[in-house]
Amino acid sequence: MADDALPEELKGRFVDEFPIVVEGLVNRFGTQTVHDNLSLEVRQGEILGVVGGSGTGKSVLMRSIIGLQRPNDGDIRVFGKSITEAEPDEEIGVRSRWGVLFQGGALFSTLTVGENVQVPLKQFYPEISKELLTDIARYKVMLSGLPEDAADKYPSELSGGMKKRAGLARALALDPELLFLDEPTAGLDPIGAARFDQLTRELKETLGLTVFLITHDLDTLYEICDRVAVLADKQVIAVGTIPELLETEHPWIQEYFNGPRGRAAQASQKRDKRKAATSSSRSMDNRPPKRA
Ligand SMILES: Nc1ncnc2c1ncn2[C@@H]1O[C@H](COP(=O)(O)OP(=O)(O)OP(=O)(O)O)[C@@H](O)[C@H]1O
Repeated sequence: MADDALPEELKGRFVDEFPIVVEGLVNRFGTQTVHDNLSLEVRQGEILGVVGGSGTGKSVLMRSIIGLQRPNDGDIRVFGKSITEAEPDEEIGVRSRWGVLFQGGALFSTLTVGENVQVPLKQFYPEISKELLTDIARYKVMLSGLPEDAADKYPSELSGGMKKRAGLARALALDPELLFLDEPTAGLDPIGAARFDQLTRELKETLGLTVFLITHDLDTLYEICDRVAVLADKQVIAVGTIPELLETEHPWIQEYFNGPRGRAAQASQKRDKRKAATSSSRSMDNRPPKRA
């Protein structure tokens, strides 16, 4: 629901509760319609997984929300500000409140990791001194789980997993409230992917982020997503927790979550939960007796 349609006293609350609101989105490329009347609300503080078959328009949706793709129709509001009405470069006070990790990291190859992280800082805060820029960039590099000396390396000197973390460091440069991640675990080995998931969850919790996460990775969905939005038939056909989605009868959803890979991810999550429960009950058993 657009904020404008709400009574005055509810507007602020709605914006606080749903930092991203997409209504009636239409995106076309020539004769191809990618989105047709697509709507979605992202809740404050959640990790929303966005899934759908290849070419269903997940990246186009993300690009529309961050103003890189001008939709043919519809309304997109971020923190209550209309992205669709704004000019691409217009200062509307929200662009510095989000960070984006594009597919593949999208780092500038001629800049070091530290310099890459400084790019958004220089853009939004040109007055910051060189020394402070260097310090902030190093802090963001470490926050993303990279060693401090990675700040001085060029993207070509990094592994695939390190590049993702460097892209994440740049996405975190401006202390964003919203984090957009486009297939962050694609191309990572399972251990690297699990570590990246863990990092995303920790950052979300410690920094209070709201995360819009496009993924094909079922383990990521099970492990860290609070809700999942499913794109199919040019729209968001369902949004909810995985158990809620499993109750819907849409064939794509059933095939996706109940296919062999979906069942494996489900089983692995159950195993992890059992392990966590066993180790926590063991650690309770090992507690020193309470003093009288
Ligand atoms: N700039 C563009 N010009 C023309 N067509 C485009 C453009 N950007 C995207 N498309 C088309 O829009 C459709 C959706 O693309 P998008 O990249 O959003 O898919 P996706 O769901 O993210 O796919 P994947 O899971 O494979 O990454 C595709 O058919 C794509 O070819």
